[in-house]
Amino acid sequence: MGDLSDDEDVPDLVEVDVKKVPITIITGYLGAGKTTLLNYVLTEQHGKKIAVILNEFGEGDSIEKSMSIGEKGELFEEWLELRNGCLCCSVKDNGVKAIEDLMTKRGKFDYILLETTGLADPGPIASMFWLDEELCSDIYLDGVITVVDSKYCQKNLDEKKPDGSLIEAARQIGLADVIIVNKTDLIQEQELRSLRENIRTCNGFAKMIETTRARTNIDDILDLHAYSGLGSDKLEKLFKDRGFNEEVKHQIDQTIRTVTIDTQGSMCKNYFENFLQNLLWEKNIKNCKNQVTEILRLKGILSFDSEDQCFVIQAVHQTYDFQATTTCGDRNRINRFVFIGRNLDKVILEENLQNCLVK
Ligand SMILES: Nc1nc2c(ncn2[C@@H]2O[C@H](COP(=O)(O)OP(=O)(O)OP(=O)(O)O)[C@@H](O)[C@H]2O)c(=O)[nH]1
Ligand SMILES: [Zn+2]
Repeated sequence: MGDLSDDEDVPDLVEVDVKKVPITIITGYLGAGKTTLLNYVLTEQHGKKIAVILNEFGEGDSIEKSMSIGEKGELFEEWLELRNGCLCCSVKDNGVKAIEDLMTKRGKFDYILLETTGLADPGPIASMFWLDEELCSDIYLDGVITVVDSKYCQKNLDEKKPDGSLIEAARQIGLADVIIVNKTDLIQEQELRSLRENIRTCNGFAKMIETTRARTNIDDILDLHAYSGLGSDKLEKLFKDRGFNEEVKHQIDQTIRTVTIDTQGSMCKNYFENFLQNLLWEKNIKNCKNQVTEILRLKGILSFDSEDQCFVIQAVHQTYDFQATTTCGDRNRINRFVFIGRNLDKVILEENLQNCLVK
């Protein structure tokens, strides 16, 4: 930022206490228990004024959905009072602006929960709400919760699309910050164990919670700061806690995987951004079988040669962002990354990252 101290005409900036409102995206396959989770959160005592928004982005069953939440079959084009002073609405003109307008009309909420349709790809929705600080939005993305139907999840994951693209159920799991494995009452322990393992292989980093009727500790799902306040400490802890094994070097099956990579040294910011853009935008990073690497989510801590402090990198869908961290001093310029996606070739990703290091 330039130095403006000589300029007499620059007015003092007034500090305004604008408290941003967190938004949590609730996604999950058809009938997994998203609305059940919403209703549960709304009936719990949490002292928050929560707005519930039903996302109609992915056309289809929106009318049904609106009815399911109202219990009486009302359609919510407009706001409707729920228990605990919470409000509900369905946003047709889906988008940040629409929600901000509604807040202007109805006063601010403490929290926003957005239920996507079961067939939605949460990637674009998440990146839409994950706004740059500079955009001065009233809301920020807190995290993505994916509700999974224990009984049908495996079957959904095994499905294949004719064009070979990723099925939504898999995208939803790959993108999650919290995975609620719901309806555990419907399956045997053995089945649950194997589902648990399979989900872990797809997404090695999300918090996993097993529930019936989506009953869970509210603190485990709200106020996660999975996108904004994620400091390097928290990420480090995550790397330590999740000691999952991933011998897969060249991955050639079509499922989603989590791959972690460590490199040592200082990264050149330009090279690294170039790599990110190739990976996320140009999609020209491939695995050893020449299949395009698809990234659903990426997190990491890294050091740039131009900066003393470390940076946290976050990406979802095609959006990425760096945040400077304050805690870094003693670290030996270690860069650690977690990639969640498909056709992740650890060897190739490692090579690309090595090439970003300043020699
Ligand atoms: N047995 C059992 N049924 C459940 C559980 N949780 C939810 N259900 C039932 O599953 C059905 C679907 O639940 P919803 O909460 O409407 O699922 P949803 O994900 O919102 O569904 P869509 O919005 O249609 O995609 C309802 O009949 C729920 O009562 C559970 O833990 N066990
Ligand atoms: Zn629903």
